[in-house]
Amino acid sequence: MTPAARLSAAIDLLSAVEASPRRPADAIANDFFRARRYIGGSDRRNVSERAWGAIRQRLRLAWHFSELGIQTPSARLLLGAHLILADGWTLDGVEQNFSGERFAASPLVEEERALLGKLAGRPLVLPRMPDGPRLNLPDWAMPGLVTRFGDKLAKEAAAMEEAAPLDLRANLLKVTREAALAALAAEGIAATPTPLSPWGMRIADRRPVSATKAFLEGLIEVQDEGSQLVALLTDARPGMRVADFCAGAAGKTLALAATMANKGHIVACDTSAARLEGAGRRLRRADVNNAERHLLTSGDKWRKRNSRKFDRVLVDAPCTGTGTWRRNPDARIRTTGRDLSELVLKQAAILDDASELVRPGGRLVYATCSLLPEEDEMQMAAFLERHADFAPMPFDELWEALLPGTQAPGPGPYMALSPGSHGTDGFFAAVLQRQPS
Ligand SMILES: C[S@@+](CC[C@H](N)C(=O)[O-])C[C@H]1O[C@@H](n2cnc3c(N)ncnc32)[C@H](O)[C@@H]1O
Repeated sequence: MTPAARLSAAIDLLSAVEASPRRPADAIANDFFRARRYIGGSDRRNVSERAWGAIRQRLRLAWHFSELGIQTPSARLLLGAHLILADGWTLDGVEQNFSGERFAASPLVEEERALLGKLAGRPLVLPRMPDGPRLNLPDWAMPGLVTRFGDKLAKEAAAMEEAAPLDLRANLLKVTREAALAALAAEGIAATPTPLSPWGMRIADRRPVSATKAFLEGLIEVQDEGSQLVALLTDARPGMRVADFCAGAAGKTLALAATMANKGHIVACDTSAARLEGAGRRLRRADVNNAERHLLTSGDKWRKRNSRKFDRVLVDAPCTGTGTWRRNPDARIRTTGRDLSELVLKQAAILDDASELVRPGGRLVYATCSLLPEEDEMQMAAFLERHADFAPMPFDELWEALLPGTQAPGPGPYMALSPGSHGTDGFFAAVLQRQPS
């Protein structure tokens, strides 16, 4: 493809993303390229990078256009503005590529030329920008993020803009971490142990691993270190009864089965049949044989039958995912303040349901990949108000027992990991104990 044709395809991809603001951009990109199989590997990478560049900077680009009186800029304008503001292109350079020739985007019309001309020579980030676009954070999340990070917000916001490394977990049911590192090295993949998780391995250059022998044989799983630490904190031991209440595709179930050495019983629950289906495949590949899957439905009697029967109940709740923005930059523009309010209510209802399963003296572990206190500490405070028979466990002691000699992440009784402070995705976890009867 010519450079102009690549740009034109990037505009088409960006248009598709703009047209479905609630759909994850990577799913849209997959469909886009599946329908255009004639776009080869390096063209595809180039087209993706151009479109993702504009998606990552969407909040800042919107601010520049709103200053010019444009509230809904087209994909052509967004991409042109990104070339000028982020990549330092001149207006002439943009015009040469919007040439109207075969496979190129049509020439700029007068209004487009005038708008892009006003942006030429400007930097992407200006001191007079309000905090939201300056830090590349949406307005609805600002109050929570300011509460969480205070004067460290700029540092955390910068970390959220960096590319995340690829973290793996060694499947201790099949292999030690050292042996998993050696298996990866034998396939030409250099990984290093993660700083905190005893099973974690990090690939700095994010080389994909899904086609490696180590992955196909179930020796490794892709899992952010923060997610591994949530599983570690659940402290599921051999012989226990454990419910992974929001198991999804079993990311944490797999790690729990490993800490339990495949002994005892895990019930991986979810309301999504499709996710539990994916969980089945992963459990088989990892040789997990102490886990069953349970689809939660309305009017389900399973919860009542299992009331107070579990030693550990993990609630890895649906959340805004603010802690994963470095991996999913489009989520900043896809999620809204209304989503946050709805999720807070949903999390409370899930916690009420799941807590019924905890036996006296057992533990309820609540986790999110959110950095917002509304979904984390405030959610816990409200739960503890409603359930006087639960109390937070002393977090520092718990941490020291699980990871002796390391610094517990989080000032209070809960784990609070963030990209800027811990190099992980943002994760929150609370370990609550039900009063022994
Ligand atoms: C953060 S994801 C779980 C990720 C998973 N634990 C992992 O580590 O891969 C949240 C999950 O909660 C599920 N969910 C949503 N509403 C639920 C409900 N009312 N009860 C149980 N699970 C629910 C979603 O389908 C989703 O799979």
